[in-house]
Amino acid sequence: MASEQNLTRVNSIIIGLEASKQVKDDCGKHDHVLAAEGSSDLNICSATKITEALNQFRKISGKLLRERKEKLEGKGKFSVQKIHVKAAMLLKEKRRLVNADGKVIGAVPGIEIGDRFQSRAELVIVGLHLPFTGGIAYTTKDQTLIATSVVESGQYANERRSSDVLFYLGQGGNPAFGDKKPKDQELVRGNLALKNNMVARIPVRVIRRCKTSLIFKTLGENSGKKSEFIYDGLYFVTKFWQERGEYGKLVFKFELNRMAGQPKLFMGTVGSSRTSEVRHDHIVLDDISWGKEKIPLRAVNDVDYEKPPLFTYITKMIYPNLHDLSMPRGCQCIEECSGLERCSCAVKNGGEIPFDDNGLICSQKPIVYECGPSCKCPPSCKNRVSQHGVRFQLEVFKTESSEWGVRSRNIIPAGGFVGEFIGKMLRGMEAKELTRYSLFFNDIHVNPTLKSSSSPATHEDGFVIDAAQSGNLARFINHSWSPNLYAQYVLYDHEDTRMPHIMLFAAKKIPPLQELTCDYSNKDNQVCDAYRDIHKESCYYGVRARRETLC
Ligand SMILES: C[S@@+](CC[C@H](N)C(=O)[O-])C[C@H]1O[C@@H](n2cnc3c(N)ncnc32)[C@H](O)[C@@H]1O
Repeated sequence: MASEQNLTRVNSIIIGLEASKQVKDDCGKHDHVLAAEGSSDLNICSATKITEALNQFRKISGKLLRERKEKLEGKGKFSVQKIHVKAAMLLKEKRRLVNADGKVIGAVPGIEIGDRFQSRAELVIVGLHLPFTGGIAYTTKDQTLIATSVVESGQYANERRSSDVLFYLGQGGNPAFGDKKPKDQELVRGNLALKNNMVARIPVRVIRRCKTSLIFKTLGENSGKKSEFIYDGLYFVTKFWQERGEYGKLVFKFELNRMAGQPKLFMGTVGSSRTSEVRHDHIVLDDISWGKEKIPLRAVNDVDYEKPPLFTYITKMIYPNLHDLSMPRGCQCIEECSGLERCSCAVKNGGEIPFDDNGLICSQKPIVYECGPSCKCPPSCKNRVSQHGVRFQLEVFKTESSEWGVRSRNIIPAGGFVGEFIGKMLRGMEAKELTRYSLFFNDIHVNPTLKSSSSPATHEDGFVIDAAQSGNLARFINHSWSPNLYAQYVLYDHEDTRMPHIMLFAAKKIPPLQELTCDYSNKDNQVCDAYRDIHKESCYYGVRARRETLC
């Protein structure tokens, strides 16, 4: 039985590696080649590029913002928008922008309806809408101007008739925006482009700005009400006309109708108000990590407004009775490690670095060996991914069943690192009671002696991570039979393979606000099944599932 399971797993790892190599090779191709080939990899590759570009942008603009604040020493004002533009330009120079020439008409590969962005600059970075300020983006196709996207910013007299119908105000002639005196709008530039879309029946992307009560502290900004930009999908221009605008001058109005068959965009209030309000998230706690994670992890409860139960938030495993953990011999690489050179960590990983340049895990292995504190390589080494803490805007939220769960406000690409299951590591014998926050593991991968054991093992044979009193965000992750996360055993700061770090990675691309789930059942593991039979509850946390897609 055990050897059959092993064989299946080995096969799936090999298949996974092959798939990963193929997708990686294809990612080197240009998007338009993949599109022409009708490749399903296009979205995976594009989503990866988008996440990478956004991460770079947030890093650069965060640094520029901090520098500017330090320079001003809290006195004087500065324009965040200008800093965003500067960061975007730096990325443009490095050719890291997606759809940089703005030629994509229709959906941008890798971006899905409901994807959220924190600023206008981020829309530029991901190629959704190229002008930093203008509402209508357009390009030239067969010598005709064609609109590619519009932003419904809430600043102008646009009107929502329903969630599917938008009356969009044309551009130009507005005294508040550059021109000194109001004047009639002309059928040129964006206005002409929208008319051409109507004639040629070419759809245009619509992005909606929404006020939220989100708290973005990641860039060192003050908390409070913010705007988000949400991709709403494709619309057809069905009508246009002229009317008198608020300054008494002629303006163009365009009727935009949402293309049928697209997923609905979830927004609470959609009305005629100038700025739509997204579903009101009732934030009950700004940061459940109390400043211990780099990004605040808020708790949202729209069900009964209660706070999550108290526990001690920790960011490192506690090993109370295990003093004999020895540090591994680290690699001697002076530069970044690579699978091609003689990096001892890469050798332990079968001669490869299991992460790609975007920090996405590329292969599923019994154990991944990351570089660690005893390695000579720099902290930025590509083989250190899961030891740097939370990277996505994760939040705890009250689910409909009134239990707490976890979700992300960002897209998480397949293979993205989500978090470690952290708690107190106990020998199984010491764990008198398993609670709903106990994870126990005793896997044949990491404990070969179990292979020969005839009786089903219990948690006492292995180790338990107890997150009841002290733990991190992962203690709130719920079970699903079709999970979007999987657990990968990782070693980097000790070499005891019996108690690896339990690192959770995205098994597939996860859209914003989708609940993050693991398969607790640990199908391959008799230990968990045996425990469930006794306790009639799948409340323990034996996490293992397979990757569906690879980076
Ligand atoms: C690790 S905790 C997850 C966080 C938990 N929901 C909470 O509110 O603290 C595990 C417990 O959550 C509950 N749970 C997890 N997945 C569930 C699911 N799919 N349906 C119902 N309850 C679930 C079970 O009670 C389980 O014992």
